[in-house]
Amino acid sequence: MAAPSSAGLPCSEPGAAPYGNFPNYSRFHPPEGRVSLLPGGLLRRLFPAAARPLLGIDVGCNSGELSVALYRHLLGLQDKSSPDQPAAGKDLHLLCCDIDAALIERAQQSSPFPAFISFANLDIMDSTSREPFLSSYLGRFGRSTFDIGFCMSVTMWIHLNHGDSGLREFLAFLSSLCKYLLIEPQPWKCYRAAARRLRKLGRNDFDHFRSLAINGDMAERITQILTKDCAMELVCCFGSTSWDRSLLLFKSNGSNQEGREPSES
Ligand SMILES: C[S@@+](CC[C@H](N)C(=O)[O-])C[C@H]1O[C@@H](n2cnc3c(N)ncnc32)[C@H](O)[C@@H]1O
Repeated sequence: MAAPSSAGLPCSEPGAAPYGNFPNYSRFHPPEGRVSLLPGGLLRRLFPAAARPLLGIDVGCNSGELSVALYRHLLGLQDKSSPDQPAAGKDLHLLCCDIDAALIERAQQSSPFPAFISFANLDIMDSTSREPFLSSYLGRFGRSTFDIGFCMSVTMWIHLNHGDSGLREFLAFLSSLCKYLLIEPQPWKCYRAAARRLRKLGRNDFDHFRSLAINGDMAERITQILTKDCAMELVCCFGSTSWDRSLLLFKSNGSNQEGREPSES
């Protein structure tokens, strides 16, 4: 599960974070800008009579600020100053992973709910380490899939570093792993800005940037892939953040899901 901290590049410059592993990302894109778009009681609506713990995965969690904000928001734990713990009957376990070991270490050190939110250093594109790791986590709960996955501002970095086929593989993997998927794709203009930043630093372009055939309206392109190739349906768009990123919720129709709502087990 070894992952580069930032591929040997200093991280003070945004362009030097080749995976989007910016050390202070939440200062530039505060979690509130995303979580405030999600309706209160969302989990209850998606899982009306959950009789078992809900399991979530946050892919590309950075140093965990958004993961914790999502957790609080979804469980209605609004008051940041109170040392509140999740109430009984609102059982959500969140596995948060990131390719950058240093960011994960920071997240672990500041996790307010270590019994419920786990942080792990994992390259989600590395199938040899992700499969045993995820199976082992899910196995602790007697499960083989997550109820909900979060993929916030990550798709561009997967796409730039792994190309069109990598993005397709990533989306197919997530759709097989999660019943619901909340995804915040970066628009195409962010790709151009990321490539520009890299050039300004005198680095080579991202390997795949110039050859990406999946381009343009990225929210639309990702929706097409998920709905046409990955057996997911678009449930709703929760709107756009002030920095122009849509928050899209998908639901799996796939037979590889555990095939029952949490209330049934
Ligand atoms: C722009 S940040 C988004 C952070 C957080 N999700 C948010 O929206 O506030 C993208 C994150 O994805 C992580 N990332 C990129 N490629 C990854 C991979 N292959 N596996 C796991 N994490 C990855 C980066 O290290 C970075 O922390």
